[in-house]
Amino acid sequence: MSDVIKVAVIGAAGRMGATVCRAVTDAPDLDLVGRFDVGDDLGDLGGADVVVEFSVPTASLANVQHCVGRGVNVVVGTTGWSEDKLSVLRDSVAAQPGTGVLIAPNFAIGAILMMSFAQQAARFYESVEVIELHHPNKVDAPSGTAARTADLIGAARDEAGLGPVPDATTQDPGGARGGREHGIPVHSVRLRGLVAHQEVLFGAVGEMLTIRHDSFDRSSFMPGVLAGVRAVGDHPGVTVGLEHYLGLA
Ligand SMILES: NC(=O)C1=CN([C@@H]2O[C@H](COP(=O)(O)OP(=O)(O)OC[C@H]3O[C@@H](n4cnc5c(N)ncnc54)[C@H](OP(=O)(O)O)[C@@H]3O)[C@@H](O)[C@H]2O)C=CC1
Ligand SMILES: O=C(O)C1=N[C@H](C(=O)O)C[C@H](O)C1
Repeated sequence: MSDVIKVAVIGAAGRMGATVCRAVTDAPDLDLVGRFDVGDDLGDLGGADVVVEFSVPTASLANVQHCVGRGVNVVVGTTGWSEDKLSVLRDSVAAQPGTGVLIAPNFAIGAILMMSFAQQAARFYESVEVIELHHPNKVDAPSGTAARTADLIGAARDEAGLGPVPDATTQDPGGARGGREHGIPVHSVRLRGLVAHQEVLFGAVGEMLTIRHDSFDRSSFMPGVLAGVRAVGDHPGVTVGLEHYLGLA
């Protein structure tokens, strides 16, 4: 029994939190020792070795800092991690050497590969747009995955010396051209029936490349979450992106 990892979940009553609780309960090497949601006293986190955090962007930093302050490793799926928030978190983690925090914009293996492929393709195409499509109960737009994808593409374009994407639009009173992340147009669709989907469209003269990923069910995120839980103790400090645990970055 000494190899069993004790896990607590914050945001346990939510769509992702409830799915994680089931996945942890079903895993023979993991023991679910705590379920916390809004209004609960996090206290000693039920004695957890690792906390999984899927709450809301406005609450995540404080929740993660509570864990880090107690030297407990954290696997974070909640979105909204701006550079400012990451910087605050890095300072907190530096004060607790040996503690690991993994922040993953998306735990689905196909989504991680999609971002990696898009990063690879970016330097070859003059045009690129990101379209993310999600269930209508999602509170944030664009998705964390879309923001991360656009950042990776934007950085690859900068490195390759590509200029802005070509776009002659001068009239767009309703915002039909979408938002911009790192200079990359990003469009957010919210539609009943969807879970989590994204297309990255690359265009060059006479050709187009489409990279698409679909999560049809939240079970698609669980292998990545559990891989994070098992590995976070071996990765002290703050890591952004599960790809760093999978040898993909
Ligand atoms: N990284 C990934 O692979 C994935 C990330 N996500 C992200 O995970 C987050 C959660 O998504 P989802 O499960 O769909 O959302 P839900 O709204 O279903 O779940 C969030 C839960 O957190 C609770 N909550 C609110 N405030 C707090 C707080 N201060 N402390 C603890 N719990 C709190 C909510 O309670 P209440 O409803 O009462 O406010 C709710 O039960 C989002 O940011 C989403 O984008 C989602 C899927 C995959
Ligand atoms: O809210 C969701 O559902 C999801 N959130 C994450 C995001 O914003 O990228 C990951 C996935 O897309 C599902």
